[in-house]
Amino acid sequence: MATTTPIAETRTAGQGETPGADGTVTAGKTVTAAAAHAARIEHVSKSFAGPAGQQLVLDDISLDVAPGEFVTLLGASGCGKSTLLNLVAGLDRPTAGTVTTDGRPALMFQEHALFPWLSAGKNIELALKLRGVPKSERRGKAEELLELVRLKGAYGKRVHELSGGMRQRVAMARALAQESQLLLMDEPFAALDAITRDVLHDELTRIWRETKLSVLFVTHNVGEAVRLAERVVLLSSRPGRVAREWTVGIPHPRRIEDTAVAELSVEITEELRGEIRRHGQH
Ligand SMILES: Nc1ncnc2c1ncn2[C@@H]1O[C@H](COP(=O)(O)OP(=O)(O)OP(=O)(O)O)[C@@H](O)[C@H]1O
Repeated sequence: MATTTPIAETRTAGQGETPGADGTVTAGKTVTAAAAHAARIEHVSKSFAGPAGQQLVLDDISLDVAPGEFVTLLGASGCGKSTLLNLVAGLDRPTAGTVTTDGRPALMFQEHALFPWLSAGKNIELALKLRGVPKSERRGKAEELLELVRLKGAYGKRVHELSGGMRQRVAMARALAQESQLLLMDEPFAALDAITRDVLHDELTRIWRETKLSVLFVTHNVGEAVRLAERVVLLSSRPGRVAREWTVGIPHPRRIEDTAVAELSVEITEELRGEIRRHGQH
C-alpha cells in the first residue's frame, strides 16, 4: 500500500518571485511515497555583476538528483560548480530558472568550519540543537554519529587535537546530524593528502550506502568523481552548461587504479581537456 508522507519542499525563488526572509519560497506539499527528486534544477542561469557588466556564469542548466543518487559535478576551475551548488543550497538565487530540493540540504565544504572552541562532540550537538533535538538526546546521538564516521571516543577532543582527515570526519558527522535527504559537498577532501582522501572516499561510499542519502558532490578531480559517483556530470566553462554526463556502472568497492575506473577517468579527462581547449580555464 502506498504511504503518504508530508514533506517540505523548498524552492529557491527565481527572478520575479518574492522569496521569504531566508531567501526561499517554501511550499508545504503532500506527496505519495518518497519525493520524486532530491534536487531538481530547471533551466537555471546565473549572472554576476562584473567590471564589464553582467557576467553569465551558468547558462540554462537542467539537472535532477534522484533520491539516494550520488552525482558528481565536474568541471574546470571557474566553470561555476560552486555557484551551482550554492544555488541548490539556497545560499544564492538563480537569475533565471528554479531550484527545488526535498527539504533543506546539508552542506560540507573543503574547510571543515568547525568551531575551534568546542569539542568534536559539541560541534555535532550544536547541529542537533539547531534541528530541535531535545538536550537529553543530543549526547547519545552525537556519539552515534561519531561512531558512524569511525571516530568513536573522539567526543571530547578539541579541533586542534584532530588531524585534517579527522576534522573532515567530524564535519561529515555534523552534516549528517541535520538528517537532510540531500548532502551537498564542495570539494570536501581537496585539502587532504592522497592516502587520507582515499580512506575518506571509502568512508563516504559506505555512509552513503548505509544512509541512502542523495549526494551532489563538486570536484575538479576526475578520479575522485569516478571513484564515488553513480553519475558524473561535466560542466563546460564560459558559461557553465551541462556538457556531458556519464552513468558509472562500476560496482563498489572501487579503486582509482581499477581498470574500469582508470579507463572511464581517461575518457572523462579527455573530454575535460577538450572543454578547457575550447573555452579556456578561469
Ligand atoms: N559572488 C560572486 N560575484 C561575482 N562573481 C562570482 C561570484 N561567485 C562566483 N563568481 C564568478 O563565477 C565564476 C564561477 O565561480 P565558481 O566558484 O562557481 O567556479 P568553480 O567551478 O567552483 O571553480 P573552482 O573549481 O576553482 O572552485 C568565476 O568566474 C567567479 O569569479
